[in-house]
Amino acid sequence: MRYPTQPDPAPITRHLRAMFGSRLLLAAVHHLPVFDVLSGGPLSLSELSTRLGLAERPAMVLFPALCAMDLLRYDQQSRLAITELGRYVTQSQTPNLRGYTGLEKDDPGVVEMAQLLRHDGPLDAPQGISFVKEGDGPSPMDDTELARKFTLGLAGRAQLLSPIVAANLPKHDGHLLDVAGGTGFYTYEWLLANPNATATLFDRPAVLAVAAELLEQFTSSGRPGADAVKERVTFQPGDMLTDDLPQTDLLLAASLFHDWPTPTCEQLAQRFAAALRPGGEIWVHDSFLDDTLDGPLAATDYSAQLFWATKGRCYSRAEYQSWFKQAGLTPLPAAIPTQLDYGLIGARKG
Ligand SMILES: C[S@@+](CC[C@H](N)C(=O)[O-])C[C@H]1O[C@@H](n2cnc3c(N)ncnc32)[C@H](O)[C@@H]1O
Repeated sequence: MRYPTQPDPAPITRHLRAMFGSRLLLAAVHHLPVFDVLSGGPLSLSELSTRLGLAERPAMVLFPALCAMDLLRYDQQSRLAITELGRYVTQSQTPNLRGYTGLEKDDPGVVEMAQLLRHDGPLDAPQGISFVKEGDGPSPMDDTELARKFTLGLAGRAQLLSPIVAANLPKHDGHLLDVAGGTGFYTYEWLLANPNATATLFDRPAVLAVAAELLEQFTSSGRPGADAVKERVTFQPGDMLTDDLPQTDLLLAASLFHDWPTPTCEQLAQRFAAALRPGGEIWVHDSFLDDTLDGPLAATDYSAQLFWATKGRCYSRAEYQSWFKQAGLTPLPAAIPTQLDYGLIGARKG
């Protein structure tokens, strides 16, 4: 079931994220240099990454994006090859567009993207990385002002998507654990749709302070049943990487895994599986790469944005399913689109 009444504002987020895709394109053509190396012939993803000095994460951001732009493709031996379109950014084709695209190659965003790709992230991040709290290092999510800025920055997106997510998550009289729940809107909307259920909103303390204000607004909105939501929510401050998580029937991971590198995602999948009661389900709300790792463009642009700002990227459904299987869960067949190029996938315990 989709929430039928609102148009999908995805064109806005697509244009927003296209900026990061443009930076990838220009970094690949003028700084790395992907097209010069591949002019010698197709290479496997690992050979190409080695030749360019790219770690796994930047490779898994850049190559799917260049495929989605139709500049690269996988050949029958699963090697990356330049497409007919891609020839227009090689030196050997005359005429080509290298001079023209090169007019933008010194743009600060392009230069920074090339550095981030080479180093798999910033060389140093004195305030920490947005949306990430890991270990004892500084995190903007533990700074009162920055946590407010980042959390409120996601509020409109969460307000827009949460009724659709709530309508598509299972109905239940039990408990929902919204890990790294941010504003809490996904929890509040799900509780409104499930009047006998309870929920825990788990996040950093400075984030939960903002979520509590938003809950006040939500419960006093005058919507039928909204005032009764408050007594059914528990705020639990903590670190999802290290602290015990409460046992739950449903666990929501909304825009969560995409902030983290693969080994951390595997570790989180294990921790979340352990928090599920028998028969319990984890639901991921996120934007997914195709399992063929060559698109879609909306997800590869978003992956570039996440690569720029966090420790993560977009992952394919197959990547999620492999983490969940390793954690003893059974992936559910449904993949439910919501809006803004997001969707829901789930896995069950037992
Ligand atoms: C991208 S936001 C997603 C928020 C919300 N789920 C949504 O979709 O709007 C990621 C959230 O993860 C939280 N977070 C990051 N590291 C965390 C940690 N170690 N423990 C708990 N929460 C953490 C951040 O504070 C932030 O609220």
